[in-house]
Amino acid sequence: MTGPGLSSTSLRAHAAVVGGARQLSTACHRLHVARLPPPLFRRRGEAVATVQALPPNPFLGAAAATTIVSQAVSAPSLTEPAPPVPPPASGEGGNFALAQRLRQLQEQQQQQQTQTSGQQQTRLSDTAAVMTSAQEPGSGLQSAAAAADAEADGGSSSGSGSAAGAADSAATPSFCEPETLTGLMRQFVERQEGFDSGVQMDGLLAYYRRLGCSPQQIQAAVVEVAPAGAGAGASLSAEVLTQQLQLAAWELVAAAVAAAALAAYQSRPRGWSRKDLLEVRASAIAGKGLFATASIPSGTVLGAYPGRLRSGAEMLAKCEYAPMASSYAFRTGDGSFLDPTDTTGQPSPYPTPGLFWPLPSDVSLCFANEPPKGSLGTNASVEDGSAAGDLHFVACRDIPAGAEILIDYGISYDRSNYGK
Ligand SMILES: C[S@@+](CC[C@H](N)C(=O)[O-])C[C@H]1O[C@@H](n2cnc3c(N)ncnc32)[C@H](O)[C@@H]1O
Repeated sequence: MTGPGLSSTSLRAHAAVVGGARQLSTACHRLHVARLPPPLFRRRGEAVATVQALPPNPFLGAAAATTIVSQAVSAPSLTEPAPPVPPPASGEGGNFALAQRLRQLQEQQQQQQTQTSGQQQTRLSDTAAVMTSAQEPGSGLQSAAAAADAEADGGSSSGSGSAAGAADSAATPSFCEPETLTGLMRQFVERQEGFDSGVQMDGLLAYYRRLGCSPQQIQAAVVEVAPAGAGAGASLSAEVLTQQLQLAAWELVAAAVAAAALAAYQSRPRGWSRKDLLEVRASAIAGKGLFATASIPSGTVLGAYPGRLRSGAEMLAKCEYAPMASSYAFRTGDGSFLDPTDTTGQPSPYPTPGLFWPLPSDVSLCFANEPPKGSLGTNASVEDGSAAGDLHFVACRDIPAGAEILIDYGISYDRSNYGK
């Protein structure tokens, strides 16, 4: 009946949806609909209406039991006045015929009142089996009817149509009692390999309703078969709604935190240096300088220039209130600036302004001076790194231990304060 690969039982599917689980996706729902079995409970000429009139899957949402019962109740009941039903055509089976047959059996049972409770249980079990076999292609409805006939001592159904009609107004069938109805439902659920569509459960519940079971009886059975907590009804709906809202709120918080973290990371202070080869100390050229603590071969990358990346406009704005920042800001290859200073314009491991960043940056390279007049020139070059904003200092010749690292600031650097 079901397509290949559909091996879960209806109970599992039912549990998933009743629990308000989210696992029941729209795509999954479409899958169920696409794999609808032939109509289970078929009255001639209205089979499609019986099944498809129900919502595709009323199990969505938390108050599953209530929803299920309300859907089941919405189906027309055979215990209520109904138009005469023509007998099935030759060769056409159907669960409606089976229902009719079962009512006849029920009537006989009530009239004779000779059957023991054990016999009743056998009948109920067979009813469930009938329900089960109705799911199998080819073997279903007619075989089920035959089984019911055999149970009823050989088909006294002919001519009993009026008696069946009378049974509609009789007392509630015994199999609607809580224990037996629950047992039937559980058997049906557990036997159905590939029974993973809520639509089928709709049909099952509507079927019991048609047979005369009350909404309360059906609800009780559904609650019994459903997973723990499913019977909480409306209160469960509120509970699940609250949980989902809390989850959504946490997701929003997580998204906001992630966005803030990403923004902070992108604006983080950069910069590092070979601390094993370099140190900052007083310079004879000007203020502090950067010095080699060991022999450095040509080509050695000494580090990356420190600072936060700022646009030209941002840098100009900062220099309005922190003019010294311009002495340390280094222009990158893409026209932005690396600014290693705080709001006073002095080098800082935590350059400001900027988003909070807990890790200090290494600002050693910003203390490199230029070669004074008459010196041998630079011993390190400034090169773009592989990543945006990376400016690498690279030894352009062998540097002896103790030598000051000297670079060229470029032609646009303001040197008007030199020597003052
Ligand atoms: C990036 S800072 C270098 C670190 C600086 N010496 C310090 O103590 O902060 C650049 C500043 O250093 C000074 N400086 C660097 N090289 C110099 C040189 N060859 N002659 C005079 N001053 C220099 C200038 O004041 C310049 O604006």
